[in-house]
Amino acid sequence: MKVGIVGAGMVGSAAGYALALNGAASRIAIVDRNRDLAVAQAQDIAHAVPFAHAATTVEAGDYDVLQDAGVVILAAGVGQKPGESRLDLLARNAEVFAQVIGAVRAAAPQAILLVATNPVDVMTHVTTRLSGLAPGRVIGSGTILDTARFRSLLAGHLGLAPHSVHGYVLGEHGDSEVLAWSSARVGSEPLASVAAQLGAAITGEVRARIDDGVRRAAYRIIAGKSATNYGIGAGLARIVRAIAQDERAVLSVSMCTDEIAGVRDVALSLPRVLGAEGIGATLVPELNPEETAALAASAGLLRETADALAI
Ligand SMILES: NC(=O)C1=CN([C@@H]2O[C@H](COP(=O)(O)OP(=O)(O)OC[C@H]3O[C@@H](n4cnc5c(N)ncnc54)[C@H](O)[C@@H]3O)[C@@H](O)[C@H]2O)C=CC1
Ligand SMILES: CC(=O)C(=O)O
Repeated sequence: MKVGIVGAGMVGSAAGYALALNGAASRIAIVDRNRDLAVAQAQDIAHAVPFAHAATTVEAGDYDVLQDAGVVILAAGVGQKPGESRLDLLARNAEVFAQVIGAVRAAAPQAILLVATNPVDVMTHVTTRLSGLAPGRVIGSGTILDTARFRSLLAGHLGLAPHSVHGYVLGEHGDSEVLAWSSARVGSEPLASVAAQLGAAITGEVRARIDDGVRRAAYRIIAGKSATNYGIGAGLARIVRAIAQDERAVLSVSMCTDEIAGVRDVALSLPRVLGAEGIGATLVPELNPEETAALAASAGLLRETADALAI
């Protein structure tokens, strides 16, 4: 499958690199308003291909280079500076998408759109409206990254591989996100039972440390290197693989949702089934009352933010 990337900065280039390594794309086409940057990133990524499993071709150009793409990743726009939240970026990035989405749709009308630009949930809502596509064909990377951070930190505490730790982060990809502790499992066993067997109890202190590690990760990494890119690049490549290989994989991603926790018409992350047609189904998780209230608050915040943009 051909994959387009609009926005050749830290996130777009990391996604292209991860795609070249995971082999999910047969062709990668990169567009940026800074054409020289797009060309340079395409060349650099192409030079990784001889070390990868598949002979992916990588090119750059104007929007017409996206023709025949099955998925277009949207990573154009500004990122957070130290002290800014993701929601602070909305007005600037909504303006960028007002320029980008029409051009992408004209060049690749059949493509599924995969949004990375922040605030990713509201930008997913904006993209759904601007594109006119069905909600399941506009996917926000949402909490795929936060879920990876959650699993990684829990696995570190337990001394296990993150692949064996199952648990989702729900709601906003941002400050109001909800770590679904009550449904977290290791293998097929409840988290608390495994933690007790391993002598690594999930105390209040451990829970608070992991919550902070997930919720504040972006702020810490941005303070150290001005951006985050490798985690999200790998997450975007994982989503593309699920689509390209029609996997029906369950991943926590964002999409416009009719109703959740009493909030109507809001884009946010839940575990969703991903395959060739985009998002095929949503799995509404069982949550405890505290988590349900937190999800309602997160959804309400995102709905209010979308209201402010009149979407
Ligand atoms: N969803 C997630 O989990 C994550 C999202 N992000 C978000 O991804 C976005 C991109 O971040 P970075 O790559 O670090 O930024 P960056 O500044 O490195 O790259 C952004 C690129 O967008 C391009 N661009 C801006 N306006 C454009 C337009 N109208 N048309 C075409 N290209 C345009 C710029 O030339 C630049 O190359 C930010 O909004 C950031 O917050 C970042 C990390 C994780
Ligand atoms: C920047 C961002 O959204 C993240 O790393 O989570």
